[in-house]
Amino acid sequence: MRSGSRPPATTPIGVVGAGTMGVGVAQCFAEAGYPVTLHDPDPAARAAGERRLRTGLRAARLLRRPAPGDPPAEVAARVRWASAPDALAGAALVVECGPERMDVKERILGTLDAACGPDTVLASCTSAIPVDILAGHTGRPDRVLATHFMNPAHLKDAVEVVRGPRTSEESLATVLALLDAIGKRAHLVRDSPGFVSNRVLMPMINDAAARVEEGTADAETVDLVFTDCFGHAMGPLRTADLIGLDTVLDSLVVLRETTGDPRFEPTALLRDLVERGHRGRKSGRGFHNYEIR
Ligand SMILES: NC(=O)c1ccc[n+]([C@@H]2O[C@H](COP(=O)([O-])OP(=O)(O)OC[C@H]3O[C@@H](n4cnc5c(N)ncnc54)[C@H](O)[C@@H]3O)[C@@H](O)[C@H]2O)c1
Repeated sequence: MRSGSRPPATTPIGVVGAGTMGVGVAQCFAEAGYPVTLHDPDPAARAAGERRLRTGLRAARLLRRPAPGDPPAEVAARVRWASAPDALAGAALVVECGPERMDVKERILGTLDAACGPDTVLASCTSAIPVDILAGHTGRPDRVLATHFMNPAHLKDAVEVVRGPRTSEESLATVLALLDAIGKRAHLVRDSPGFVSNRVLMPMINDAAARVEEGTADAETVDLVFTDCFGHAMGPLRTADLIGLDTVLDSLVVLRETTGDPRFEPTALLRDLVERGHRGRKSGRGFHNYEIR
C-alpha cells in the first residue's frame, strides 16, 4: 500500500482511552517522534496507563529489532495525559480506543466531533463496529475510518485499515502516511461488521469456548491442538485472554447485533467468566491463569 510523504514530526496526534490498545497506540506514535495527547476521563485508567507505557517502552528495547532509538524517558515525555477531550482540539489524527460498546463509541465519536478541529481525522480502533455507523454520529463522515491496530500495538508490524463508504481519499491518505511514518504496514479492507480479522477470529474463539463448555477438551488441550498440531503461534483461547474476555464478549455482541447471525451469540462460559471478573491476562485469569506484573 503506497502512502504520501512523511508527515512532519510536529504533527499532533490524539488517542482516546488509556486501556490496552490506547497506551500501545500512543507508544507507537511517541516512539516515532510525534507529540501525543492521550485522553481518558478515568484518573485510575490514566495512572495505570502511565505505568503500562513505561513497561511497554522498556519491553520495546528488549524485544524489537531494530530497538527504538530514543531513551524511554524522552519518549514518555512526548505523551501528555488529558482528563478532558478539549485537549485533542488541535490533533491532525485522533485514534479512538474506547470500550467496544456501540453506545459508548457513539458517545465518544460525538464528543470528538465537537471537541476537535474541522480537519481532524477520527480513526477508531474498533474490533467490529462498521465505520459507517460510527461516522453517522459525527458531522464529518468523510473524515472517519478505522485503524484496527493489533495487540500489543507497539510490537505488531501491521494494521487492518477499514475505509467506510463515505471516507474521503484525503483522510485515507493522511492515515496511511502516518501509519507508514510509524513503521506499520496497512492492509486496506472494506467496511463490514468485524472487517476481515474479527469476522473470522471471533466465531473461532466462541467455538473454541463452546468445546470447553461441552467438555470435548479443557482449555489447555484446545489451545494445544492449534499450537502443537497446526503449528499456530497461539491457540484461540490464549488469544482471547490476550485480547481481554470483556472485549471479546463485547465484540461478539456487536457482531450478533450487526449481522443477525446466531453463530456470534456468546457462549454461556464466556459470559460467566466475564461476569466473575475473569477478563484474561489483564485480570490474571481467563481461560488460563497469568501472573499480573
Ligand atoms: N484488546 C485487544 O486485543 C484489541 C485489539 C484490537 C482492537 N481492540 C479494540 O480497541 C478498543 C479498546 O480496547 P482495549 O482492549 O484497549 O479496552 P480497555 O477496556 O483496555 O480500555 C478502554 C479504555 O477506554 C476508557 N474509556 C471508557 N469510556 C471512555 C470515554 N467515554 N472516553 C474516553 N475513554 C473512555 C476506559 O477508561 C479504558 O481505559 C476496543 O474498541 C477494542 O475492541 C482491542
